[in-house]
Amino acid sequence: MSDELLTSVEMGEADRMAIASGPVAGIGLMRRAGEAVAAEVFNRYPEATHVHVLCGPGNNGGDGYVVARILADSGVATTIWASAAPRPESDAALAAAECPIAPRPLSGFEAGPGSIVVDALYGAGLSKPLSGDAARAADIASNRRLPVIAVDLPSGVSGDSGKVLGIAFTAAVTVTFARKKPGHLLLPGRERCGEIVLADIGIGDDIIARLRSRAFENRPARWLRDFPIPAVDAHKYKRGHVGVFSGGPSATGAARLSALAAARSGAGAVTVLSPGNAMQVNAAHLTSIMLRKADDLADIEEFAGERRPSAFVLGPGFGVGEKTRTFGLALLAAGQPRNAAAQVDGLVFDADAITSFREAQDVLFEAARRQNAPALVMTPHEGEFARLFPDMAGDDASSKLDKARAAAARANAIIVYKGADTVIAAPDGRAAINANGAAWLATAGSGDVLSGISAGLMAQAMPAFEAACAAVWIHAEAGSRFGPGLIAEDLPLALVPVLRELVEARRKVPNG
Ligand SMILES: NC(=O)C1=CN([C@@H]2O[C@H](COP(=O)(O)OP(=O)(O)OC[C@H]3O[C@@H](n4cnc5c(N)ncnc54)[C@H](O)[C@@H]3O)[C@@H](O)[C@H]2O)[C@@H](O)CC1
Ligand SMILES: Nc1ncnc2c1ncn2[C@@H]1O[C@H](COP(=O)(O)OP(=O)(O)O)[C@@H](O)[C@H]1O
Ligand SMILES: [K+]
Repeated sequence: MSDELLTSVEMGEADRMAIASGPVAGIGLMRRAGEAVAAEVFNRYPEATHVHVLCGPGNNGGDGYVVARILADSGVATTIWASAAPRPESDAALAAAECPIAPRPLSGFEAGPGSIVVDALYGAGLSKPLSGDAARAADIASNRRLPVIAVDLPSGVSGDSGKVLGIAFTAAVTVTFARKKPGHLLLPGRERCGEIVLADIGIGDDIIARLRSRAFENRPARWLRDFPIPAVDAHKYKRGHVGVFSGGPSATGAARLSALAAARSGAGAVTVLSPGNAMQVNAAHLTSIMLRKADDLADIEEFAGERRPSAFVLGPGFGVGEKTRTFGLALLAAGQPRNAAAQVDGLVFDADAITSFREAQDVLFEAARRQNAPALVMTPHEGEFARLFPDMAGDDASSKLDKARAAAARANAIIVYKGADTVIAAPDGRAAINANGAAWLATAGSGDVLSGISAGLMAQAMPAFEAACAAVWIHAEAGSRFGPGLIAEDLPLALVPVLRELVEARRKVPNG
């Protein structure tokens, strides 16, 4: 797997371990990095009239000198614009010494039509916003719409957080090394990277494994082994039973979307738990999904005792207030003696179930912490996240990845911090960044479908973190494949081809 995401510190560590453990010196890694970038220049811009390589003072600039040397050796018209000379005796100084082109000062940077830019100003070492000549160069590249190939990261983008520090380059292609960094996937960094090419520069998988990175890009390989396939002798209740709470008579649609998605995701049975006064409305719109009245805790207890549901969704369209808190806490107490819902594997709290605890966060977090509490997945969008974690939401210094992790640890829950760069985080520090979505998913009810998929997978005994990661990926994949015209009603059916491919892939997993 090459889906680990490395911080700048971890990447530096990988660099050191690779040099210490083998025949490759620092300059060797730099040469390979430069070669990989030059190959992209040749492949993608064979017609370029002129290549401008912008070199910074550190190793990112060092990679740039390697690129410039290779281009010049091949007869490409190449100019180097340097912001400062490399530190004496550094690898970058060696790379500059091997390059036959005399650098010109970055302050004079100019570029005509038909030329392209290789941005080797700052990569992992970016420590403050671009200023002066570097900022001016970024402006020129963007105003003249020059194609930019970024080395490691577009300069101005933080590799750790994806934040743009002031001004940044916008690349058509970014060539990064060994593994991606969080800033390649988190917004707005991801948008600045263009297409991302991952180049192997000889840092082995064994070295990456030693870093024990706990962040990765959300891709099926991470959770495919746990993806449920029904056993030959399955019956509907063996495939898991999901209960989805409905709101009142004028707010029932969200629960039905969620219920449909849970059913499509493979739960063998799904029941909409409806207030008595909304039974008629729900009944008129449900066919394979079952319906049951649930006005109070006694109703839930009776349902749980008789029908043994394995997962619940609470929140979509449910309403904000005391009743939501009471239901939520009762569900979380499901593993406790003498309580409500027998044994439940997983809970999904979304939308109103999150908002209802805005003034009572600790009560929720404590309930989730109790021994034997069912696994809890919470799926806040940005607004809901701020209601539950107001101090974290406003913290400009930390990234979305940091925030989701801190929130998961505090809440004792899997946090699915939604958006175009959804982050899924577990209390133990594991975290995944999702990048296969599309803005077509920004449509009312889309989040309800996500909750249903998560519950559907948990009901089939998929572990909560893996279930949440899978749900986010499947939802995003279905939505982006469907594309224009997508409304939430389309999503449950759009899951089908994605699920089919996953099942086929899962069957091929050895010893899976
Ligand atoms: N770590 C690795 O395994 C490898 C790293 N390589 C390259 O090395 C890069 C990292 O090198 P460095 O750690 O030298 O970092 P950079 O080259 O990104 O930055 C180095 C220097 O720039 C200064 N600086 C940062 N932001 C600035 C700003 N806005 N204005 C002015 N000065 C600023 C820093 O204080 C530091 O001295 C990677 O991005 C990659 O391109 C490659 O050579 C291949 C191997
Ligand atoms: N621009 C976007 N790109 C990709 N996915 C998006 C984008 N905007 C929203 N989404 C996804 O769509 C879903 C919207 O959920 P939510 O905000 O709860 O909407 P609703 O409450 O209307 O269902 C989330 O899964 C979110 O990650
Ligand atoms: K760069």
